[in-house]
Amino acid sequence: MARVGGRSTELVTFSGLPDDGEHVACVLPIEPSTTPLVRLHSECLTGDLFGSERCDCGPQLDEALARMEKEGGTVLYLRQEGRGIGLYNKLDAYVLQDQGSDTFEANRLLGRGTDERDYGVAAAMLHALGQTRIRLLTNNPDKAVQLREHGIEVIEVLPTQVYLTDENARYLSAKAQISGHTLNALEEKLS
Ligand SMILES: Nc1nc2c(ncn2[C@@H]2O[C@H](COP(=O)(O)OP(=O)(O)OP(=O)(O)O)[C@@H](O)[C@H]2O)c(=O)[nH]1
Ligand SMILES: [Zn+2]
Repeated sequence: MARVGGRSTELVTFSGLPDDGEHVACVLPIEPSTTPLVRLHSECLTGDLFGSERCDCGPQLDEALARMEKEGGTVLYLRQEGRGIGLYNKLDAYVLQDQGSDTFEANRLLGRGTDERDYGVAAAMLHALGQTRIRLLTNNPDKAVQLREHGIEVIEVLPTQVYLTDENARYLSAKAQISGHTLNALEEKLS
């Protein structure tokens, strides 16, 4: 059991997932005949737990859970730390970023992909939950593309808010410019 705001909720575990990861789903009941709102949240220990302002993960998770508390929905908490390269590599990438690299270049300098996440595992979780027609909360176009490739009908993509801090401005700009994240409000906030 877990608590999402004022609601208690069950955490769902899975066996036999394609990558054998210990991913979990937090499922809050929705009104019958509505389409579930789903958030794929990639683990970020530094942002989710320790409040790092280098990224926007913590506030995005809070936003998703607050929405689910009100209207129901599902958060898939995916153990894909550091866009799939792991925590220690992400911390090494931060050192390179402090020396001038952007968030994607830093991964390449470590000999890793810019984003190694495969959302096939998220699609498998949604199939197991019987949630194959969804509304998706994300700014990352790759998530909708990959889910659709794996048989999930994404009928709507809803953006999260933009959480700009002094520390994450370069990181957010790189996401908008290089990986095509829909951060339309970012330029307004930066100007
Ligand atoms: N390699 C690397 N990973 C990072 C960095 N900053 C955050 N992450 C990881 O990136 C993941 C979150 O990815 P984001 O690109 O911020 O967001 P997203 O999940 O792709 O897209 P949204 O759905 O719009 O939030 C988490 O696993 C974080 O640990 C970084 O500088 N380098
Ligand atoms: Zn983060």
